[in-house]
Amino acid sequence: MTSVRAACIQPNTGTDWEANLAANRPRIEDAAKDGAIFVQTPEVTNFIFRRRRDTMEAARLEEDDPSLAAYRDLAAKLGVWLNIGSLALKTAGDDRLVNRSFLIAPDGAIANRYEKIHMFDVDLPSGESFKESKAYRPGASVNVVDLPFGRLGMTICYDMRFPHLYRDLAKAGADILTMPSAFTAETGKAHWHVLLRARAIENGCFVIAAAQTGEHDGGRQTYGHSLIVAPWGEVLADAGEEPGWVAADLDMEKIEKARRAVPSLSNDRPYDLGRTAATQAAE
Ligand SMILES: O=C(O)CNC(=O)[C@H](CS)NC(=O)CCC(=O)C(=O)O
Repeated sequence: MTSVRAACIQPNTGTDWEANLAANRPRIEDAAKDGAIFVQTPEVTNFIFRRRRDTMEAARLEEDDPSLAAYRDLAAKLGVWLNIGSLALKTAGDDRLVNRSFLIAPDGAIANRYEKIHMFDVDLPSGESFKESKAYRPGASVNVVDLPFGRLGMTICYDMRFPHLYRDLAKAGADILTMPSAFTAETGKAHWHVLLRARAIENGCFVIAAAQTGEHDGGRQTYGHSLIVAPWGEVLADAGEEPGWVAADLDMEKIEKARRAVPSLSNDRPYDLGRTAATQAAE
């Protein structure tokens, strides 16, 4: 049985990248001490500002981002796979930022990158509004990456509302789907657990979703509840609302078991949209 201990780091990220790093370092060290070999931080691990202008000012190019360099050193020191859920980064040739996720290998090398595809451009019932695409250039590609214990599909936050993305990753052989997030408290209450459990169940995959929690700069509230979900839908870990970390053992055989019990991935079929069966019969 291949069992993999995975952890989610749950911070209350502020505006100071150094303070954010200092808060996360002992959590990552403790998770590694606890046996985790895959550790994930949430979306925008480097800093969270309410005002777009401040985020744009603080962001650096990937090669100049001091927190990325520090997390690479930490991964190498601890010998863990470290998934930095995302960093807000400048990018050459565009005024906008990128919301980019990193997979750092146990030797500190960058093993994979992903840029958030779906932009959170919404006006919430509470009156709060987000226009992520004003600050960020959306990504346009996704991949799977092979780790010693399984195949990983990396996404970010709002992506979780687009189920076809995960179906594509599962068809490409993904075993583990990652959805590091900075979910709003309002939408989190209504949708967080059900969306993450649905993505796990419908694809027969583990879901790992580290989340931001608490009140951030300018009063923005995130939902917390970093979650690790098994392919049959059980919640293996839920970090609640306090900053901290959680871990769970992923028994990789559960993937095959869930897919054997309900083979919806392989029962998937093509169909015509817009023609009724009766219309087809008359043709
Ligand atoms: O703005 C930044 O600094 C980084 N980006 C985020 O925090 C993003 C866009 S505002 N948050 C989400 O996608 C929340 C999605 C969500 O809450 C939902 O789908 O309900």
